[in-house]
Amino acid sequence: MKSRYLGRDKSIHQQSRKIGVLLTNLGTPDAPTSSALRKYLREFLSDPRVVEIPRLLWLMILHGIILRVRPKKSAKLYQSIWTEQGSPLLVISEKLTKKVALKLNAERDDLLVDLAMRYGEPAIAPALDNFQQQGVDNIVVLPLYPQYAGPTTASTFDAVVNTIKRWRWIPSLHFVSGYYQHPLYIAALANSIEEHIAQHGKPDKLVLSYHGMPKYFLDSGDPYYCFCHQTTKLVADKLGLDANDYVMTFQSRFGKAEWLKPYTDATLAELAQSGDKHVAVISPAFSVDCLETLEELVHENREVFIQAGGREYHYIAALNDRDDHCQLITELVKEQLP
Ligand SMILES: C=CC1=C(C)c2cc3[nH]c(cc4nc(cc5[nH]c(cc1n2)c(C)c5CCC(=O)O)C(CCC(=O)O)=C4C)c(C)c3C=C
Ligand SMILES: [Fe+2]
Ligand SMILES: [Fe+2]
Repeated sequence: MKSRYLGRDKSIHQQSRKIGVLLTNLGTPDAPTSSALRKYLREFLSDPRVVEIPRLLWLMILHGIILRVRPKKSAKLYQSIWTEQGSPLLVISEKLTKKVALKLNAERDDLLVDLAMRYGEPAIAPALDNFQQQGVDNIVVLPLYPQYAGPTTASTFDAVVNTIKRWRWIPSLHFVSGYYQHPLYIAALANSIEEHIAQHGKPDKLVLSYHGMPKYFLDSGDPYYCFCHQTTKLVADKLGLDANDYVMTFQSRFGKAEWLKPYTDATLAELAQSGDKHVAVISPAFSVDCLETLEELVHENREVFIQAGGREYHYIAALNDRDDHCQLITELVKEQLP
């Protein structure tokens, strides 16, 4: 009889157990083309964690308008940041995962470390099923989002649970909900800002620009906005900044609803107009560089700032595969290990 639950051979029951460590990120299209973007955006924007508009109405808007217009526009943007190895989000996440795996495997020999994407490839389900087949009975899932948010972190949790609920033998599951206040995270951000200042001088304003979300998420109880404030305050304290040395903003608006404010582009224009001619922009919510930083922050917002009269605009790279970032991610995993 074919079982509805995925099992393993009983020879594995007595074996020494392994621990699976899965790092995850958002995901990215397979190619910078309209058709790849249509597939990716369909999966991403059909997730009820991402868009909470009543289902039927949203599916009509998504399929009737957005998936006809947006893929072509987004494909152009992706083309401007695509590398020979592929999408920066995936390529850099892979580099980070390799370095973290090396560090973890040097300390223990019972760990399997892998990377998966919430949308697109490499997907979460096959990575977890592979752990299951290899006899893993403990799983650590670490979504690479410092600030918990329903559309990102909770959506990852949904995908993990939807996979393992098909298994006959449910493992111990350790899910990292966020690390917006972790001392090693704050230190890594502060290090990268200090290194930037040593090279380019102190800006008139440091702009901490976080990925935004529609304001109704905050009004409905999502803590992301407050965690962004906490990260900002901890970084500012660590660097000894005064209130007028820095500003916190939200970027990447999408759709017609009101998003978290202040908006990054509008703020940059105001700064330039009110005399802050030199800015440095960092985006602490992105663990690795991606479309939203490499296109929006490196190019689009520079244009906004310079057009408004700004003179010097710098983007401070995401933590990517910096050593202090690898150390942080390794430590976050170790904190979960049995
Ligand atoms: C860092 C955390 C993120 C939050 C919070 C988040 C919320 C959120 N995003 C959208 C819509 C889009 N986001 C897109 C790209 C994108 N978003 C994140 C991260 C967060 N999103 C990343 C890392 C990326 C980059 C992916 C890459 O391939 O480089 C996009 C797609 C790009 C485009 O077509 O412009 C959309 C759309 C919503 C609606 C939302 C909150 C509800
Ligand atoms: Fe996003
Ligand atoms: Fe964007």
